[in-house]
Amino acid sequence: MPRVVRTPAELRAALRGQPSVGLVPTMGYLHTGHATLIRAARAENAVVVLSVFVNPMQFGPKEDLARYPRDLDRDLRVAAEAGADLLFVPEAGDMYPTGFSTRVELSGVSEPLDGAARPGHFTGVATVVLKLLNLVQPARAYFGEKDWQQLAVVRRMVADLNVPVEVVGVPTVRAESGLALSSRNAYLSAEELERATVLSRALRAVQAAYAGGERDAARLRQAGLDVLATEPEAVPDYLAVVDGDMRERDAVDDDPMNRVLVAARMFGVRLIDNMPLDARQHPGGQHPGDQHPGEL
Ligand SMILES: Nc1ncnc2c1ncn2[C@@H]1O[C@H](COP(=O)(O)OP(=O)(O)OP(=O)(O)O)[C@@H](O)[C@H]1O
Ligand SMILES: CC(C)(CO)[C@@H](O)C(=O)[O-]
Ligand code: BAL
Repeated sequence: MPRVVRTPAELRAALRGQPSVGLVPTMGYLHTGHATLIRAARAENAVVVLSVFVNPMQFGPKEDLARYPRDLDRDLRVAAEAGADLLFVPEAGDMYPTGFSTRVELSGVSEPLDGAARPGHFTGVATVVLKLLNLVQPARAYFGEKDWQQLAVVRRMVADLNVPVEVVGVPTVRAESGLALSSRNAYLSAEELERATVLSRALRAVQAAYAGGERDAARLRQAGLDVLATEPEAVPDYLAVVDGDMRERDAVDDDPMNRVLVAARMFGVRLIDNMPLDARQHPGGQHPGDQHPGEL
């Protein structure tokens, strides 16, 4: 079993002198998506650290912080099987002690989409990710493409602040139904999970329109919205076609960084997903220089 450390001081002591560390930041309740990130880190680093921290700073006052699923025993089993060496499981008071006053706030990539729908969310993400990077000082840090805008925010912060880490994006792991794996799927019943496949079906409809030659962003978007409209339980927050900087344009070009992103509320749960416009790309799309599990 991986060792569990609880405080920043214990973590630093455990990692002293380790030359090649891979960090996988998570909020726990691990699934195969997380295991894929851990395995990618295992293949490239001498030591793999998994953080499990439901970060209060990235939740809005009306969001699901209190009911977010937590199960450390299950997390330990998944982490062990995937090859993590160390689990960092801090308390909120260890990460944000009395007097904590710093915020890492990005403009640009963090503003639209989830940034607009969840005010303050990416400030919370950037702040905790920078703290984790400073605590662990990893050579590489692994993030899922399922949270595509988050990945863009982390890349921007790391570049802007000269953080000495390689950010590795890992393609989205999906259920056979097409549904992106997500800890929040645990809130849904089997029937609701089946109906939540409307998100990936909407994204595929946009890909199909793009493959058919459509380059008008509004018409591409409409192809996805038409599919979402077939599911009365899906209340979209957004469905957007964006470039690598999360900007919507009137007409799209063939840049492989172009993506379609969706967020919708279904059955009281907020779900997100995204795909590259060009379905012939790697299933999850890729950033130049990224490593993918299948290629390691
Ligand atoms: N299906 C997936 N495929 C690949 N990576 C994933 C997948 N789901 C989550 N991740 C990645 O795992 C990391 C930790 O994510 P997190 O713990 O929030 O899990 P989650 O399933 O995204 O949870 P939530 O339901 O809160 O969105 C993030 O980098 C995230 O992008
Ligand atoms: C990156 C992260 C662990 C920061 O709390 C979280 O946003 C997540 O799990 O994607
Ligand atoms: N996976 C992103 C974390 C969040 O929704 O807060």
